[in-house]
Amino acid sequence: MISVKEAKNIILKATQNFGVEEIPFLKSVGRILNEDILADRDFPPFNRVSMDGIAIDFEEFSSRLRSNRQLNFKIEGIQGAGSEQITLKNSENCIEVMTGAVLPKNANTVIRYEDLEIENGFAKIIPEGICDAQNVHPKGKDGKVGDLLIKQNTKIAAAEIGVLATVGKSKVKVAKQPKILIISTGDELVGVDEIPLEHQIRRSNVFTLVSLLERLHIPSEAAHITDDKPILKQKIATYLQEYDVLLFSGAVSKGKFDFLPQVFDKLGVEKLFHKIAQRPGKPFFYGKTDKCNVFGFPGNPISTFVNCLAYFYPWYYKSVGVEVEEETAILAEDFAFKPNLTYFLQVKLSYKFGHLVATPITGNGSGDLASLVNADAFIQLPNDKNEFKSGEVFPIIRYR
Ligand SMILES: Nc1nc2c(c(=O)[nH]1)N[C@H]1C(S)=C(S)[C@@H](COP(=O)(O)OP(=O)(O)OC[C@H]3O[C@@H](n4cnc5c(N)ncnc54)[C@H](O)[C@@H]3O)O[C@H]1N2
Ligand code: MOO
Ligand SMILES: [Mg+2]
Repeated sequence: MISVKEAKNIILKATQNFGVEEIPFLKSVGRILNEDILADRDFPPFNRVSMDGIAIDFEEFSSRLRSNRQLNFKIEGIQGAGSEQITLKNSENCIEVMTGAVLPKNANTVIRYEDLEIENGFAKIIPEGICDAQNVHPKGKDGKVGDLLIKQNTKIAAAEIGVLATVGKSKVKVAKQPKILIISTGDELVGVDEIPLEHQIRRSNVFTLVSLLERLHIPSEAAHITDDKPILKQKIATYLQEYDVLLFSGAVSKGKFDFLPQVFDKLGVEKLFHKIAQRPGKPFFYGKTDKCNVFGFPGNPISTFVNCLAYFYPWYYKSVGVEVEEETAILAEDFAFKPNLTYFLQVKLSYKFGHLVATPITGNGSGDLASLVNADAFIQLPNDKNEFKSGEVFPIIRYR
């Protein structure tokens, strides 16, 4: 049996690049960018008027102010957003300008309508607090053409979509997603729409796995195989050829019908480990062939759930080039756990005085899938201690 740390190292060494694809930018939310996004022009691309009002030559305004002359400026024209730049022909005049317009040539300062009185084609400036170059957002102030706006390997979200649109990237290169099949095993499992007999239960792990993959924007397919060795062998042989990743739930422990480890062995899946010193999720199997990565999650629902988060997620993120920072939280209550195993304890997260705090949620072991609903995360308690004190800080894995 290996430690959680060793298991994670093995998994992170076995990551795989699935290549790159180009997709419409609006379909890219949640995907991992596979190119740098550069500014295709200056930001803003022209001296942008940032208030509705008039544009003037500040020099003219301040010389009139100094010599106590009237501050009436004849309106020469109008410059709206989206029209070509016009020119202030006479510096004694002004041009009406709208937010988003190009600042007219020969003008350098914008006075808001609120600071004007307009009458008979003249704008009279109320002189309080007017400064040179005010209300102009200068060309290139936010970024220059060629500047790096979004780094490769960024996870695309709404903020990135706006930038992609602005620079005209209607198609964007992203890391290709692995092709994944989720397989449940077990004679006791029936479909969601079926009424289980006394000795049966409905399949649930496949659907939690589908949803955990959806969080990563990975589409997946699902299959079910009964505890029948020849059928398992025949079907898995095909799946190993067709998919990049197989996520199994169940049939990896010590039971008479836990056939998967033997079947994997027969089919040439190289075992990288089987069993981790942790609870829940101890009998986890991980192996691979040249083409396919095989995650054999233990069947108890919380075991499948936590192992997907603790091992498949980091494997995926590393495979597509994303660095994920470890998150920690403060344990809110004393907690004791005797076995010499890393314990993934379910916790409810909250903030206390600005610090993230984790309150233990006690369920009834790894079969108690309903208890997942009452928690937000797992806190990872190390195996080198039995007593964990309120106020101590440990890594967490969130699922909300
Ligand atoms: N003698 C031992 N028995 C067990 C050990 C052990 O070390 N020695 N380990 C226990 C631990 S820990 C776990 S976890 C389970 C793992 O079992 P398997 O991976 O072999 O899974 P199954 O036997 O197929 O099922 C276990 C449990 O989970 C339910 N299950 C399975 N698949 C689904 C699904 N898709 N949806 C909902 N529920 C599912 C299944 O009905 C069983 O109740 O083994 C312990 N035993
Ligand atoms: O690892 Mo098992 O998940 O403790 O029930
Ligand atoms: Mg079993």
